[in-house]
Amino acid sequence: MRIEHQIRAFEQIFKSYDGLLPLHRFLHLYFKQNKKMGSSDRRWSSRYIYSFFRLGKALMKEQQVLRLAIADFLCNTTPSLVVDTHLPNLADQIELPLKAKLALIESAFPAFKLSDVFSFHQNLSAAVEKEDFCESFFIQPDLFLRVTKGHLKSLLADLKAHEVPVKELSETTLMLPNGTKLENVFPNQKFYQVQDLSSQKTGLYFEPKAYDRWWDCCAASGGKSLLLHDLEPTVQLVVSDVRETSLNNLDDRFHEAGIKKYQKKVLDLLQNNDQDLHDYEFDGIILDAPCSGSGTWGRTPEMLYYFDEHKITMYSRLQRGIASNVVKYLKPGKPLIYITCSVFKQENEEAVRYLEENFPLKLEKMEVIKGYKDAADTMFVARLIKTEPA
Ligand SMILES: C[S@@+](CC[C@H](N)C(=O)[O-])C[C@H]1O[C@@H](n2cnc3c(N)ncnc32)[C@H](O)[C@@H]1O
Repeated sequence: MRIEHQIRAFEQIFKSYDGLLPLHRFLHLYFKQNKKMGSSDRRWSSRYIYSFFRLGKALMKEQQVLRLAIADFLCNTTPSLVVDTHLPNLADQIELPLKAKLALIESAFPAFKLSDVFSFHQNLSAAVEKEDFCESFFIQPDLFLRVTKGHLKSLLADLKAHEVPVKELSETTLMLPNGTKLENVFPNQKFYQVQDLSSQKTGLYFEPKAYDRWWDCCAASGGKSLLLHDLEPTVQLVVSDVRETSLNNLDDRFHEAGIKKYQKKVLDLLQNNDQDLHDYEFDGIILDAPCSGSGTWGRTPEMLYYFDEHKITMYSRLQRGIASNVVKYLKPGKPLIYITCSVFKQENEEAVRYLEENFPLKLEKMEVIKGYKDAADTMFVARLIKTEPA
């Protein structure tokens, strides 16, 4: 009986969900509207629906409940009724490492292809190792903190007091299990930012100089600006975004970080903004472009199922459009830092080629930051230098 109840709950959620809202927000609303679901129902439904989407488009011809059992087997190391019932021969092997479990599934289901998990693989940037990348979807990424210099010890002490298993990656980076309730551990202090490991690594490309003037042109709530400020606190910052609400969050985060002097502008960078910007010249521009987010789908696996491939071209146009309106405000000899959280070549290396071919920019270095090897997001970063006028 309990298994039927669990499957019914999963099927109801799957039927009601259309991929438009992020799954975590949808589930929050769904559970609010379905108050009769107890905490155990909510826990199992969340585990099942997340595991189900992590299977992407693999074994699409199999029955849904069998696909759910396979997904749950691959994503978890603790028993479940769906695996016990629908994969009875494999159930006692659920604790095995992922690679061993994948081999078991491949031999039990010859139609299983790992590459079907991420069905957009023909669009991948060349540097991405397809097999490792596809495997990474069965493991939920971790939570990363960027710690203000000098505060690591006190943060570690608080985490240990709350028995949070924490890994020290560097003197400014901590790795915690996903879902850690930070507000319980640190009720009063903010000597850290939640920032993915790969996003932290993009900072290695900034190389700001003292008293430089920089523009974070797609700043949202300011993740990259805060990183830039920590690297060089004397940098004079201009931040902009098309969404005013994001910039309001930026104000709060800057306030908490003690940053008082900065200029903020609401700008649509697909338009001509000369009226606002005609006398501006920057020593560095961060273009953290709107993108497919395909490097972050380990956190939002519903996208493996619902993403429409045509959108890659849409994002690519948006990125090129924005770039063409910002390069003119960069001083010659200075860097444009182009960043995406995408694994698609069209948004990454091909965007860089477009920038080099159409603007006075020369590529200095670029990299796919392979978060899929570190239980983190995968990102792309390029540093292009504006050439002197002929
Ligand atoms: C990847 S997010 C930026 C994340 C941010 N830099 C951070 O580190 O948290 C891309 C941002 O581009 C903004 N954006 C999208 N279209 C835009 C446009 N036409 N003009 C300006 N900003 C735009 C979005 O509102 C979004 O906040």
